[in-house]
Amino acid sequence: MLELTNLSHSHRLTNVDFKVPSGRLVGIIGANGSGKSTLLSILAGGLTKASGAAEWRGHDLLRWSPFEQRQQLAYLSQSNLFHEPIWVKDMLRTSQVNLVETAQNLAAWRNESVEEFQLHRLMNRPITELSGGEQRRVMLACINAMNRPLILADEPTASLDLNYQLLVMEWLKRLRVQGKLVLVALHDLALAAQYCDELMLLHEGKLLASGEPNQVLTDTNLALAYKVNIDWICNSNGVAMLARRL
Ligand SMILES: Nc1ncnc2c1ncn2[C@@H]1O[C@H](COP(=O)(O)OP(=O)(O)OP(=O)(O)O)[C@@H](O)[C@H]1O
Repeated sequence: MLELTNLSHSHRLTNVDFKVPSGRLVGIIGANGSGKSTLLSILAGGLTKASGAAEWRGHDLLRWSPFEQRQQLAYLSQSNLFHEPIWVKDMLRTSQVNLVETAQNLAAWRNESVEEFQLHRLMNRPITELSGGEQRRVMLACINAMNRPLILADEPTASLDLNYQLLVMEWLKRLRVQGKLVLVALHDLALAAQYCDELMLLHEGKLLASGEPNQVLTDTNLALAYKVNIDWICNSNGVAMLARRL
């Protein structure tokens, strides 16, 4: 169970209350600047001075040690910023540093990650010489190679083509079937509606609505949060949307 109580940070996030058990895929949605990255960054220990409480399986997320955090959580940040020409195969190994696991498990998770994100041809190349989407796939593979119970992913589908966007959403769905808790910030509301079990809709740093997608993606909420009106198109292949600015 992840439990957030009155979670706040300066002007960026205000009194967020939310509770969710493991084995769920939770989409964090909201307009630019609404607080999605701030929320994930606080939970990942990247932003100090948050107030309120955030508890995960008895761990205090606002105060846990880097080692404790390492064993529980894998965090994908919003941006790909690489300055050093590190080889992709070394990035995968580095992502697993300090995990208390057998060498056999770590190797198996690396191999599985290479398969999942189709990195075979990229393994012996420096990360700085890959395209934006290829870099994103490497970062996602690193998250997978850590195999932690709590996954925080900030816009994992950004810069990916359509095929890989779907691959990522299907991968996240599988992680939650394995019993992990996945929190994912998304801009694509059709993907959020189609894949997420629950949504948190942030507006100006506050939690405007949370619950199942059809409870959250109402005309009223979307008009307030995004200043748009959306027509939804749903069939057995998935969900699409036609948005119009108000
Ligand atoms: N380093 C920072 N220092 C101060 N304020 C910041 C900083 N980074 C972001 N903010 C502010 O915090 C608020 C929330 O930003 P945040 O990045 O969490 O939004 P977001 O929902 O992730 O937006 P986006 O969709 O554009 O990525 C915004 O008002 C933003 O201007």
